[in-house]
Parts: sequence; C-alpha cells; structure tokens
Amino acid sequence: MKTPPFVGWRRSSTPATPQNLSHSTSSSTYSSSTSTSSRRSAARSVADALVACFAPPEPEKSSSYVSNDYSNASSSSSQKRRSTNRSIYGSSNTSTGTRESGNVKFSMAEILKATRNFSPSLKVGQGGFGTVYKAVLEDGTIVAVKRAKKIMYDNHLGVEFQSEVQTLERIEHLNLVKFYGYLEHEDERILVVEYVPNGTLREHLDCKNGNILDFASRLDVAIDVAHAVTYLHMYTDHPIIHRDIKSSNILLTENLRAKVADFGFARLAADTESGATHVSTQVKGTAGYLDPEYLQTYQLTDKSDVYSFGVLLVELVTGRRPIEPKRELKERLTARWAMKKFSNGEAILALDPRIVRCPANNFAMEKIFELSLQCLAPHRKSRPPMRQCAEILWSIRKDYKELLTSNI
Ligand SMILES: Nc1ncnc2c1ncn2[C@@H]1O[C@H](COP(=O)(O)OP(=O)(O)OP(=O)(O)O)[C@@H](O)[C@H]1O
Repeated sequence: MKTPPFVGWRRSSTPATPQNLSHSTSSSTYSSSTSTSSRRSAARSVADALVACFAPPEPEKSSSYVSNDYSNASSSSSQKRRSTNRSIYGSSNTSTGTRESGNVKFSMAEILKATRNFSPSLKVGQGGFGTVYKAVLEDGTIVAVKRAKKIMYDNHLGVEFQSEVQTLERIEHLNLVKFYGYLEHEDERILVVEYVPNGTLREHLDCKNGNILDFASRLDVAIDVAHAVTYLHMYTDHPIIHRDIKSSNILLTENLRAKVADFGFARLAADTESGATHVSTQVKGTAGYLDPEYLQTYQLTDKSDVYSFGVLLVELVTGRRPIEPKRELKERLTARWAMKKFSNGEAILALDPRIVRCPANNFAMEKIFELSLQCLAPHRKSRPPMRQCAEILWSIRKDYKELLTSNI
C-alpha cells in the first residue's frame, strides 16, 4: 500500500506517527472496479442483519448561571501559565488564526477582554458543554471560547474538562479543531480553540445558509473526517477514541473543508496491542450514532468511532439526520432505512433529493453506501479500520473525478 504524503501538521514535540493524510487524491490498493460486485454482494448479504442503534437520551441541556464576579480573577494566572518556549502572544503567524496551538493557560482577564465580558452579541452557539463565543485575542487571533456550564462542572466536568484539555493539548492535525489554551478558575472551565467560521456540517446539510452542499464537497468532507479520525486512532503512544463523531461536531471552513471538533468525550484508547479496551462506567455519545456493541458491552474501541462514521456517511449521502422521528416508522432510523434501500438495489431512492442525479454522483453514492454498510457492521471485528475507510474514500473520489470529466 502506498503511504500517502503528509500535508497536515503536528507538534514536533509529540512523537506521533499517525498518518496526517493528504487532501489530494491519492492512489490506494483498493480496486473499486474489479472487486465491486463481490464486495457488494457480500455487503448486501449482511445488510438485513444490520442492527439498529438505539441509544439513551442525550444528557439534559440545562442552562446554569456561572458567577460573573471576577474581581479576584487573576491576572496572576497568566503568571501561572506553563512555561513554553514561546510567548502566548508571541507565536502568532498572522492576526487571523494561524497562531500555533499549544498548552497555554489563559487568565480570566484575558478571556473577559476577548469575549467583551461574555457579550451575548458574540455568542455563536450552545451545546451540551456550554456556551460558545467568538472572541478576539490581544494579538488579533480569532478564537472560539467554550464556556462550560456550571452544572456540568458540579456533576462530572472535573474529569471531562481534564480529559478534554489533556487530549486537546496533545493533538494537531489540519482536520481537527486547533487547541489554543484553557482556563480553570473557581467555577469557570473554559477552552480556547480555533474559530471555524462556516458553521457545522449539519447546518450545511439542512441548507441553513440557502446553499446545497454538492456531492463533491460531501465526499471531501467524508475524507477530511476520515483523515482526522485516522490520525486520532493511529496516534502512536496513546491512540485516541473521539466517541462523539457526528455532523454537528464537524465544522466547515470557508472552503468547505472539515474540521472535527469537540473532544469533550474523547478517551485515550487502551492498549490496542493486547486487545484491551476501555470499559466505560457510563455510555457517552449521541443518540443515533452509538455503536450497538459498545451499548451492550460498555467496551469502547476505535471501532465505535468507525460505526459513528458509518452513520455520518449515510447522513452525508441522504441529507437526513440519523433519527427522523417525524417520518413513518420504517424510515425513522436513517441508516437502517438507507442500507435496506441499498441492499434492495434501490440506493438511488435514498440519495438526498437535492443532489443532482448523474452518473458520477450515482456511482459515488453506491460506493459510499457500500462503505457505510461495512462501518455499520453489528460486530466491531467486521468493521474496517479508519485508515482503510480513508483509503476507500480516496479511491471513490479518484473514480468519481474521472467519471465527472469523462461525462463533460
Ligand atoms: N470552534 C468553533 N468555531 C466556531 N463555532 C463553533 C466552534 N465550536 C462550537 N461552535 C458553535 O457552537 C455550537 C455548540 O458547540 P459545542 O461544541 O458547545 O456543542 P456541543 O457541546 O458539542 O453540543 P453537543 O452537546 O450537542 O455535542 C456548535 O454547534 C457551533 O455552531
């Protein structure tokens, strides 16, 4: 197998060897033309055995007041910043977000200045973790400030926050949201990360900005996400399981390239060599994306992310959410419905109606569904590793582009 070139970046201090995979179309050993029919029939034979994924309800999103009294907010906390070989404001390459990521503690004063005292006008989102603000640091870097809800901290965020920080500070990849720093001060838990300006993948699939995400862009997004998750899974010392791959955690750049966000649930994978896996005390993740085997065994492996990625692929092709409660019963679980269509040779009926029907789109749709089916295998052993998903997607994109040009 040809090793793809590295175009992403990673911290030189971290001895990672994951494949920071290229955005460019790369060749791979996957042969879509020769093995298609056998793969498809094998894939279809397990289609009916697809186990639907049921998950516990999402945690309640309660809003909670977090004290705004920062009279003691330490400017001294900036002195507590861990010493790095660069200054917090000295490492910026430009004033608009190419600043290096790293392990940096922020002071409350800096956060308040950057967010103009958490001005509601700068609020860009609200999630299970808390509120997200668009903010500008003193050096001009535009960042997203994620302010945790107090209730999260009271319950379990102490662990979650540390988990997120420890994970974020160790990873760096073109398709992962960059980590700039954090603040822990009294009741406040704040993360400062790269601001990604173009909304979430879910918003694009919902056409919130009025534009339909075309098929080529959806394929690129799938590849970007596959690269990011491959990087996490292949992280040398401690492979990382994301645990919450979903369309609302995929942020898009102005060029519609994807960045995977939200490592709040991330866990370092256990010793994969020995086959040991992380045993959770609590199921985490999002309804509709959860690996059925994880739900049954509480054993978390990298293949749980592969399952969620399979759900995401179906979402990209159909445009539908993983769970569509308002639809008739047989269409409510999108993955099951779409895989059934695929196995019956009617995949085209599951293609997002807003996507143009043409030979290239129809071909790529079939191939992506075929991959989804493998990712959604009820047993994790039958699912491909994430790196293989990326390779298959490159191959699909290569053939897709050839078909597009040959049909002009
Ligand atoms: N880095 C970022 N750049 C730009 N916008 C962001 C960024 N991170 C989050 N947002 C916006 O804030 C919203 C909430 O993000 P957040 O990560 O808090 O959600 P969440 O906690 O992952 O939600 P959930 O609990 O459903 O997973 C996102 O949907 C997005 O619109």
